Order: sequence, then C-alpha cells, then structure tokens
Amino acid sequence: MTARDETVGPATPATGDRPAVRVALLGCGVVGTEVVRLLTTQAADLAARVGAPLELVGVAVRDVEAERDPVVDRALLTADAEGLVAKADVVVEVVGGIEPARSLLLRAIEHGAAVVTANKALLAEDGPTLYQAADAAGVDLYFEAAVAGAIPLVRPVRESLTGDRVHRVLGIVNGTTNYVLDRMATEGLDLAGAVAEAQALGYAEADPTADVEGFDAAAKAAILASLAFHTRVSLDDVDRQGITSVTADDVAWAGRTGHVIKLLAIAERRAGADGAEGVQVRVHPALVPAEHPLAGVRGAFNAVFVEAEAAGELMFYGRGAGGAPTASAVLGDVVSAARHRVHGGRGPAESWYAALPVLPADAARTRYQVRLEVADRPGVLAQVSAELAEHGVSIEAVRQTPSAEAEDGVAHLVITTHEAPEAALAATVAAIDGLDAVRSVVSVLRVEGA
Ligand SMILES: NC(=O)C1=CN([C@@H]2O[C@H](COP(=O)(O)OP(=O)(O)OC[C@H]3O[C@@H](n4cnc5c(N)ncnc54)[C@H](O)[C@@H]3O)[C@@H](O)[C@H]2O)C=CC1
Ligand SMILES: N[C@@H](CC=O)C(=O)O
Ligand code: NA
Repeated sequence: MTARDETVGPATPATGDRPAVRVALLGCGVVGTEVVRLLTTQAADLAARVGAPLELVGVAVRDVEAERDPVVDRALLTADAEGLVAKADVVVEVVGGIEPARSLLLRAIEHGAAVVTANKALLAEDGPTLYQAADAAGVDLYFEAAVAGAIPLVRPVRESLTGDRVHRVLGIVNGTTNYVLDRMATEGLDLAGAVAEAQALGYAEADPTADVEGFDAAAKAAILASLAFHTRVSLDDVDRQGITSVTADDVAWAGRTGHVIKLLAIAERRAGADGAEGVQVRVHPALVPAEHPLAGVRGAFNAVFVEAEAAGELMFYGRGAGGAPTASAVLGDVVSAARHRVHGGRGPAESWYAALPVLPADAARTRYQVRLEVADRPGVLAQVSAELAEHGVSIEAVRQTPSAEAEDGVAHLVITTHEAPEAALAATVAAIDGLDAVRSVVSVLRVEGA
C-alpha cells in the first residue's frame, strides 16, 4: 500500500470534541417545521459537513401550546424569542414580516450570532440596516431562501458571479402567480377560480395580496438587483404590477398569438435620460413566446435567467416555494455560517459600491402587444398606425380579426410593436383611445423574452 493509499478511504466525520454550534429557530410554521426536520434527521451528516454538531437550542413560537408536527420537540418551544437569540451561535429567522423579525435579528447580531433569514419582505424594505449591523458585529448574514426558495440563486449572484458583470436578471420568482396563470392558460379558469385553487393547494395564503399584487416578486427583484448590480435597491424602487388585471380573455388571446402570460421580475442595466448608466427594476405580467424556456415553467415552479458579460446566459430552475424546498436553502446557509464558527472565515458583506441610480419605470424599453376593439371600416387601421408613427413607436405586426364575441361592425386589432420606451407607448395608447373609431383599448401587455 502506498503512502497515498493510507490517506484515502471512507470519510470520518471530523467533528472531534468540538463544541456544538448552537442554533436557535425563530418561527415554526411551514418553513420552520421543515428546518427542524432537516436538523433532526440529517444531524450526523450536517455535523460531518460543519465539523461540529449542530444543536437546536430552542424554537421560538407565538403559541407554545399549539398543535405541531411531532418532529418538533415540545421541550424546545419557547415564547421568549428575545431570550433565545442571546443563547445561540446561529439564529434562523422564519417568522416573516417586518417586526418583530427585524428587532430579533438585530438583537441576535448584537449578541454576536450569525443570522440566516428567509424574509424577503424585510430584506427588501430594510436590508441595509441588517447588513450594517452584521458588518459592525463581524457576523454572517445569509438569505438564500429569501429568493426563489430552494433554487440556489442568491449565492450564485452574490458569490459565483462576483467576478463578472451582470447585465440582466429576468425570471419567474413567484410560484403562486405562476400556478394561477398556468391554470388559467391550461384549464381556462378565470383569475378568481385559479386563485381559489392555489389557496386550496396551500400555495396562496388566505390573503393572497402579496403574491397576486406582485409584492412578493418585487421584494425578490429588489434583492436580486441589489446583489447583481452592487447597488441598494429597495421594494419602493421596483415598478410593480401584479396579475389582478389579467383576464381569461387576455390569456386566451396570448395563446392565439403564440404566447403565454407570465409574471416576470426584471432587473437590468440601462442608460438613463442623461445617458449615464442606471438600474431599472420591474415586475409585471408579460407575454412570453411559447417557445421560450420561461413559457415552459409550469405550476408553482420558478425559473430565472441571469445574463452576464463573460458567463453569458445562465438559467436557474426549480421549486421556489414550499416548506421542505425552502428549508433546504435555509440549511445550506446554516451549514455555511456554522462552518465559519468552527473554522473561521466570513460570508460576503453587503456590496453597494457601484451605487447606480435606480431609473424610473419610463426608462424601460420593451415590445408591446396592444389589443383594440375598433370600428370595422376602411381607414381605421391607417388612423391607428398614424398615431403609432406620430409617437415614434414602430409596428412589428398587426393582426385583425372580427371578434367572435363583438357585435357586427366591430373588429379586434392586435398590434405588436418593436421595442419602444414605456413613456412613448403610454402616450400612443392614450392617443389611440381618443380616436372615434376605437371602441376600447382592451389590453396592453409587454412582450418579453423574444
Ligand atoms: N412558505 C414558503 O414557501 C416560503 C416562505 N418564505 C419565507 O419564510 C418565512 C416564513 O414563511 P412560512 O413558514 O411560510 O410562514 P408561516 O406563517 O407558516 O410561519 C411563520 C410562523 O411564525 C410564527 N410567528 C409569528 N410571530 C412570531 C413571533 N413573534 N415569535 C415566534 N413565532 C412567531 C407564526 O405563528 C407562524 O407559525 C417568511 O419570511 C416567508 O416569506 C420564503 C420562501 C418560501
Ligand atoms: N409566496 C411565494 C413563496 C415564498 O417565497 C411564492 O408563491 O412564490
Ligand atoms: Na434561493
């Protein structure tokens, strides 16, 4: 046997006599319960990967008497979250919302604990406060679960691509709305019916506002934009439109024109009005060509494209929600933070050196599909075309069909434009709406991913 042979063989967990890394869990709902399950069932493997055992020292809950999954040891439950964070090396926050999550995380950091959170709402509203506190205390702040659940996306953008220059991030980051739009397209459901189905399946909450109004996707877009462009971007900087205005008719027409409607989050570098580079971040429903990979993202799945200078186009796909998938991302962060406790080292701090201006919504340039009900008589198309030309919006295609539902003498006009500034398109639509021959502007949807 050679000297080399003696060094190889089955791996032995190198935990030695190292003291356990104490983990505190704040919140024991959908995600928290699955975090406990992984910490419990994977304990030996996690210890081997960290180099020391992970000891769950407590689980802070609102109601210690409530019925829970048997995987949660009731002896660990406490209503004293503040007291718990003072006893931990790593604090995991899966409570959600702004307060008391923010205060608890800040308290944990003050005590010198590394923190792991899945809380996109808090990060998008007040991430810099947490980053600054973590930096001052010299502790880790990890949040892979906050964007696209199980999909490794935060770490690739924050760490793997930090040697490159990201141009654009585009994707589906909300599983609930993707499920709803998918059911509308495949089953012909209306929005309310599809949302009710999503609620019954546990995707949408009883109050589905954060998902259907695009707040959840906008928070994730703000976090991704901050990481990708080394610039502080908050929820308020995101031009946000949810899916509540998407009708069954819009979905059916999308299909007829070779598209599907998806709620997209887009963050990109753009030149502002003064020509200087800035960042534009938006969330809105958009028509995606049926052959585009995003069109094939079904059900509650997420998928995100990242376009970078040297790397080119990267695609990340998987489960963006759900207890177990989200817990997978949380545990990855726990292991990273715990390894630093055991072996030294730090995760990345906030990087906002580029401080690019966040550009207003009208800085965006996209293609559009405008659907109109018009009088079915000679010259109407020419009038509409003239308005588009007047505002510098170039037409890519026009399709005119007598509308099956419309009364006699009314035609349905579907105009697809070339890329146009949002402001020019808005002015064009207002002018078209004012034409006598135009009965109504039925819908205006952006076209992305062509
Ligand atoms: N459920 C999912 O698919 C995903 C959730 N997330 C994020 O993970 C976090 C947790 O989400 P879920 O587990 O789905 O929510 P959840 O509502 O199921 O669980 C939150 C738990 O925290 C408890 N809680 C509230 N205030 C508390 C307090 N002061 N002290 C202790 N416990 C308190 C609640 O009683 C509840 O049991 C949120 O930030 C959410 O945005 C992120 C990705 C996916
Ligand atoms: N509500 C979110 C899940 C958490 O991020 C979604 O539907 O994607
Ligand atoms: Na993720």
